[in-house]
Amino acid sequence: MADGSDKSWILMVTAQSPTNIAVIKYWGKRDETLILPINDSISVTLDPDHLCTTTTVAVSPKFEKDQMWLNGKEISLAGGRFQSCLREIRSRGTDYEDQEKGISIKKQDWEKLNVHIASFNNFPTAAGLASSAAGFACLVYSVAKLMNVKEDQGQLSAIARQGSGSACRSLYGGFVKWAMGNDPNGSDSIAIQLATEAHWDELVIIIAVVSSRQKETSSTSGMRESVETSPLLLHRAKEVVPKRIVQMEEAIKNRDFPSFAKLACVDSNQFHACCLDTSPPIFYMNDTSHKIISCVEKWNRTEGTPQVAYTFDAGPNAVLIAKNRQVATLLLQKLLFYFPPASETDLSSYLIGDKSILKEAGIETMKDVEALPPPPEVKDNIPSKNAGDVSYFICTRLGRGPVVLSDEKALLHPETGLPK
Ligand SMILES: Nc1ncnc2c1ncn2[C@@H]1O[C@H](COP(=O)(O)OP(=O)(O)OP(=O)(O)O)[C@@H](O)[C@H]1O
Ligand SMILES: C[C@@](O)(CCOP(=O)(O)OP(=O)(O)O)CC(=O)O
Repeated sequence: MADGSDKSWILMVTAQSPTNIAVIKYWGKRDETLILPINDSISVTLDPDHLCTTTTVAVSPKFEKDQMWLNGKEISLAGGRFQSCLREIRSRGTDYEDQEKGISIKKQDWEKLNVHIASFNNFPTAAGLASSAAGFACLVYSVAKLMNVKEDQGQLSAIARQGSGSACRSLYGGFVKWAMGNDPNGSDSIAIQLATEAHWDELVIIIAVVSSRQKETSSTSGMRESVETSPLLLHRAKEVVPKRIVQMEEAIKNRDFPSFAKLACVDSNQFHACCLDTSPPIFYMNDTSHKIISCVEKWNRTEGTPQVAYTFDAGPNAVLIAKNRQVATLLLQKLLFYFPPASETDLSSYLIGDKSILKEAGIETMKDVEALPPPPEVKDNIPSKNAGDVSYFICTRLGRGPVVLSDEKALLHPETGLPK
């Protein structure tokens, strides 16, 4: 394995991966173990400057077992999804040589070397912000770099898919399609980049993290129940999504915002309709989610053409995609009018990510929030304000795929291989 008898070396890689939000949803599997979907899906990758996972992976002959720490706490790697990803990557490792450090690892050695993994999400884990997507994409990407895997990004996406379906789409930046594929072993169920983030860089994304007390049904069990009981889901997968995928690809190619927004909104609504059509029904959105939908729908209707698209995953958080910066500032003003912060919240923690939008919207203090006029489209029927119903907003944009970071960013200590 290593030259000589020195077993003190540690080899490590640190990487960063983005999260993603689907605009044509994945909901339903045809194979639970391989994680093969019943339809294609399309997502946008979110800027890792605002939402990302950072993962450091290391191998050393002195590590006694595989170990992982998530946000500083040790977690078990025993689950089938972690095991599948590690097994698939290990079997694709290639020879590695660093003469300076005296490290020489042969292809077959990767199976014997234990790994240490430390990962950190710069946003809340398991809060409906797709931490599993960024997390498994980062795990697969960083272990693949460490083990000198030569496979292309598409093949890595098929491995990340086995950690969490939506994770395969986080292997690329910009606009990404997950092709469901036909092969029973899943080899063609991979992510494909449709366009880079630079292709349509006017889009601005505002996420409303909606306060929610109850624990929702996980995506994994929710979609299993929908496949078993919802006739609407089967109709959606067979008849509706294939056409929408073609239309969405066309809308992205032409930067056609009205088509993009209409498709994203109807698809999110149909996904939630499938959840309601499940027996027993699954409720992911709440009253606040519904209020946000009607705010956007009213505005879009008044303008005569969509200004903003909305989409909701398996939870109440709204992801709002504005057609440009100017529309995003107007959107923020409306959102802060309807959903001002609770009295004890300070404004600088109420909007995170790209905070410069606050200033552009003319909002610097709580007084500016209180002075916001009611949106013109509701002037005859002013709704009540809902302070505290939104926990906070995140302003972001489209972003890049995974990258390797320098060793200074490592989460594991270079000498001990333990979390810093
Ligand atoms: N950085 C990470 N590295 C590896 N696995 C992670 C990471 N972050 C999250 N996970 C895995 O994802 C699980 C959380 O996924 P879950 O689907 O419950 O929440 P979510 O992805 O944040 O929300 P949602 O899927 O509703 O958008 C964690 O329990 C863990 O197994
Ligand atoms: C509603 C969704 O976010 C569902 C995501 O489901 P997951 O990828 O979290 O499910 P598993 O494959 O079981 O891990 C829609 C989407 O991202 O396409």
